[in-house]
Amino acid sequence: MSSLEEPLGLDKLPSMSTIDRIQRFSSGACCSRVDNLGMGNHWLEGRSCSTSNTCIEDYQEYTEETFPWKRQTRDFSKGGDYFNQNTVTRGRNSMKSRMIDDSITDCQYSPMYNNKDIQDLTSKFLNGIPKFVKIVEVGPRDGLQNEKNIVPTDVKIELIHRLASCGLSVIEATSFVSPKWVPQLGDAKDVMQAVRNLGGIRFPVLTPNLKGFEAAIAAGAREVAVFASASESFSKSNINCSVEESLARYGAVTRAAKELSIPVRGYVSCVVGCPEEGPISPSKVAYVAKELYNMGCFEISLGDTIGVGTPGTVVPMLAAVMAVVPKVKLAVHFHDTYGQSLVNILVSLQMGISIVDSSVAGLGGCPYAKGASGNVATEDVVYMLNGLGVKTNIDLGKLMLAGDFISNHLGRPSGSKTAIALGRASCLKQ
Ligand SMILES: CC(C)(COP(=O)([O-])OP(=O)([O-])OC[C@H]1O[C@@H](n2cnc3c(N)ncnc32)[C@H](O)[C@@H]1OP(=O)([O-])[O-])[C@@H](O)C(=O)NCCC(=O)NCCSC(=O)C[C@@](C)(O)CC(=O)[O-]
Repeated sequence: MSSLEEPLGLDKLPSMSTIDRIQRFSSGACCSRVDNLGMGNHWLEGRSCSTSNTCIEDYQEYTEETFPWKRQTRDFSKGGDYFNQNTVTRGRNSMKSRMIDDSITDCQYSPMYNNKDIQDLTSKFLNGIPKFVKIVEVGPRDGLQNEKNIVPTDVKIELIHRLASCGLSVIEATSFVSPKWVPQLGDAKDVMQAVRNLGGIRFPVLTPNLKGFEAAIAAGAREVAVFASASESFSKSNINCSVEESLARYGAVTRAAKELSIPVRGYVSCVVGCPEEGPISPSKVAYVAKELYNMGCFEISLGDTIGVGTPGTVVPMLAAVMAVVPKVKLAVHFHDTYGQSLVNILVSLQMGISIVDSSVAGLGGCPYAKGASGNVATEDVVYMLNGLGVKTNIDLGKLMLAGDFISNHLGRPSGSKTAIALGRASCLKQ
């Protein structure tokens, strides 16, 4: 079913012309909160956060309100690997200072810049970035749903246990979808029952309809996710219904969830490109995101399902969505088909996004998205965030061991460049 070997044609790729569409979009139809569109000044001018959702204080307030059982902040000064100790424990400001100090030391070789110039430039590019980023690990679901050989249930459970020990606060465990459509996750009930009581961690599961929702709750799920698409064609091929039909189904799921006080996450797929339709208009993404938000989804994850986005298409898409959904409620979900994930994440952070989906060892892909490759690797995201001095509470060393574990099982090297570079990628000879 998977078509990883069929790359997209160049004619299907979205381009900067999308910006024209966002300009049309932002002055009209879907902008019920035009006041929130003003992301441009915020991230371009690099102002530090004050009342914005980029602040860790805002994140804490939000999570305390929504998830009172959330994981406590870890104390990294008491352990962890070299990279965590040298990036996370310093905190963002000291990291920034170190970078500035290093640059200043080098300044004698750069007479064109004085210290203030360097500080101004550093602030311009880094100040808009949040101090804390929540990572939503999607490897056990988005990763393993696309494996040709079905991964045994006990390996999935072991993977989730290992991921849980890394400090991740959210791990998407599985999907309660039709086993005829996605046989790789036909053991959803067993996986959910085995991990549901792991303390302090949220395990959302995908539910495409009420049948899936009821099965998930019966298996002990305490959080679910619904997944709509900005592309009509992808909606048909992925969940066998139109976008509007899917929204009606998800309305039923969110109503049922509300009665049980179950939080519902919402996905929008194909946010910049569709394997069948090509470029997707930001206004379509904004429409679906707002519908999901209005029906009660506490968070909306924006998925570049086939990984064709670049900053040239991601920025206008995010701008359109931020005009109708508060950015504190938005997550980004990138696949790395064209190697653009990290740069797309970076511009998303600069625009104030503070929730990133990723997959250990870069596992992933969607069985119904031709040309899609794995998700951005969690190890690579954590490495970049550590380098930026952004907190994640994730132990990179333990994460790489979890990546080794699943890569060894799958019999292939990790999809994480960080894991490979640090010499701890899966070693098939062991
Ligand atoms: C949505 C359906 C179920 C519609 O499938 P359908 O065939 O249209 O459903 P139906 O209502 O006609 O029912 C057909 C059969 O499926 C059963 N059924 C119906 N619902 C369920 C259920 N929940 N669990 C188990 N069984 C179910 C139902 O009981 C019936 O069984 P039968 O009578 O033939 O024995 C199907 O299309 C499906 O399961 N699709 C799964 C698609 C999927 O999982 N895709 C991958 C995830 S999306 C993704 O990866 C993108 C994302 C989220 O990561 C973001 C990004 O990357 O951008």
